[in-house]
Amino acid sequence: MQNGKVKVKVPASTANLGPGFDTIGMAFQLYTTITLELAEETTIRLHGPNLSGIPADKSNLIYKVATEVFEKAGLAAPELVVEIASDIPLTRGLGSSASAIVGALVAANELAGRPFTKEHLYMMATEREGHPDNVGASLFGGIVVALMERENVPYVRLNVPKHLEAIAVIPEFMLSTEKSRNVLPSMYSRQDVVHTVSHTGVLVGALATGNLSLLKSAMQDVVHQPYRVPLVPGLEKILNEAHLHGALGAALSGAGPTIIAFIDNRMPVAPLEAFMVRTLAGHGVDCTVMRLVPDEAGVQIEHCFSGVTG
Ligand SMILES: Nc1ncnc2c1ncn2[C@@H]1O[C@H](COP(=O)(O)OP(=O)(O)O)[C@@H](O)[C@H]1O
Ligand SMILES: N[C@@H](CCOP(=O)(O)O)C(=O)O
Repeated sequence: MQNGKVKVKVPASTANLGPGFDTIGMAFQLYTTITLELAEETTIRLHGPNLSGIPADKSNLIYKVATEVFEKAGLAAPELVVEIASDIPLTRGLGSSASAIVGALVAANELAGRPFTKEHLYMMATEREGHPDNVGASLFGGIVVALMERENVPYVRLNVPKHLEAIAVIPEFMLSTEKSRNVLPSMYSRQDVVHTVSHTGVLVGALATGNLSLLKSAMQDVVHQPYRVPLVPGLEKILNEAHLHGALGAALSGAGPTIIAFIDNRMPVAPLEAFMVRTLAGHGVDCTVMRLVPDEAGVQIEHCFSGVTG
């Protein structure tokens, strides 16, 4: 017999930061909130404009992931009242699916009496998402650098350097991660491999030591952004010129279409925002601009009572 209710708040994330493809993620103070309550019959309620088109039946990703936690723990799949609200724009490269997966795993794990550790939940989230970057950031907050092994996801978590924030331009159109991964090659030259290893190494070092002047060089990428340029009008110009308008470095956020530019929060950002918006507008793309402040906490359990009983 089970009863209980759990509410979790999960941050958005940007993945890759240029060359750290499927490796580096960073969390932002933009959240999905999920409440799970054990019930007699499943009901899924979606709140706010960001969730339009998301199924409100048992095919919902959050419901499916939550029930998998119970099943993996050897418990019967429960009926649930699921409440979802989100400030994270959907299918835009800000990790909405990762936040949904992490939220469902953490909330269900609480309801089920915590059968799994946070590290185990990270493994489960990575399996579901297919890569560890966004889910790592949503789970642990800050910056997560991770690699995937068969039964483990070794990672390093870094605090975000002081004063580092981001400006995001979020195009009105959606671009699914699947579509944006399908344009990538399956083989790379040794030159591209060396470029990626060196840039990712320097990028992680720059973030770890707070040496933000290295970001512009270290964020140069040859693994995914060049192939995604045709999917995101204006991307190439922003990547090439954002530094001329005050950016520390710029990247496609995750699989896109959002583009982020890192800034020092003590500097004026209006010229950079205007440049990014103007560039997209020049390609006929309307966008929303957001100032993204890092989240250091990762997923938060806001309210919880009871769990498995009897
Ligand atoms: N809050 C949510 N509830 C249920 N499903 C969600 C939620 N957020 C995202 N998803 C699922 O994830 C998909 C978007 O994932 P993806 O293409 O990887 O883009 P993103 O960059 O936003 O993660 C949505 O189409 C939906 O199926
Ligand atoms: N490393 C992945 C990241 C996808 O992030 P999303 O926020 O677009 O889901 C990739 O670049 O494909």
